[in-house]
Amino acid sequence: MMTIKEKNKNTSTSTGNVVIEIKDLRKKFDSNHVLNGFNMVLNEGENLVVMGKSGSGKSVMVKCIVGLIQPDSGSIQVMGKEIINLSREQLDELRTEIGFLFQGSALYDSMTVRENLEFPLRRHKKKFGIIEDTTPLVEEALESVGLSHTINLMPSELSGGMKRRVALARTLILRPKIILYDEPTSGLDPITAKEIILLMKNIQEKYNTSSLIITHDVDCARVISNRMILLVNGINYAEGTYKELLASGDLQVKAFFK
Ligand SMILES: Nc1ncnc2c1ncn2[C@@H]1O[C@H](COP(=O)(O)OP(=O)(O)OP(=O)(O)O)[C@@H](O)[C@H]1O
Repeated sequence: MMTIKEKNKNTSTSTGNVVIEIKDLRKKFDSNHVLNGFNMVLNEGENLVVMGKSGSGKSVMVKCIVGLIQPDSGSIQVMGKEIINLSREQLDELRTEIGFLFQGSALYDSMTVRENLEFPLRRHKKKFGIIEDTTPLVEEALESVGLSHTINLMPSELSGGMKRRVALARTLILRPKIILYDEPTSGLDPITAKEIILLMKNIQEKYNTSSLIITHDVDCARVISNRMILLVNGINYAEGTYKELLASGDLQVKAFFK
């Protein structure tokens, strides 16, 4: 196998089902060309890490996937559906299959942990119907992140790492098939960051979710990724496993591991 996949080709290491496929994605803001033909495949059950320098367009790419930003051109298929063609209602329905853990995925400060977790269930009644007793779902989601005892606490009573885990539980309660993580360890101390990374790994194993993880954190990429894509100059510049990329002689690739 090549150390680095041929640049800017849509490639993947697994033969599993594809859950997200991005082809030739382009997006500019005035003269700022952010994405210049980005390609990506996320396979079922894999942890794909996308790394790129600050301002390289990682968040723009994720926002295009969930329909928050309209790309200029290209195709984004999520579980076989072309995002760009979906109506608002269809997009909302598809979003119940996608969990997000964004940098600012804050909890509602005025609600208890339980109420925070119940919120998405109420919002997506269509998927779940009216649930008489949400307790078992809330308890299971909290148990998955090791925080059963916090059910009646307020967010202000939790540490930063605990808040991040509750936010993850709130995502899990919708039983997403795909989880998008945008900088899941940012702002956390190294030990707490490690706990979150291991938790993400456990969750992937328990629920067989497919995860797209945007991170600057090389350690996070090493522990969690099955495969990585380096986003440089708006394209998928290099792809491979952590080990393959680490061994690369390409200067732009080496720069990520310094
Ligand atoms: N809504 C917007 N309007 C104009 N420019 C934008 C908008 N959103 C993003 N950009 C620009 O697109 C570029 C990429 O931004 P993006 O947030 O995707 O970077 P990033 O790779 O996620 O960076 P970081 O790692 O710092 O979060 C930046 O130059 C940013 O200023």
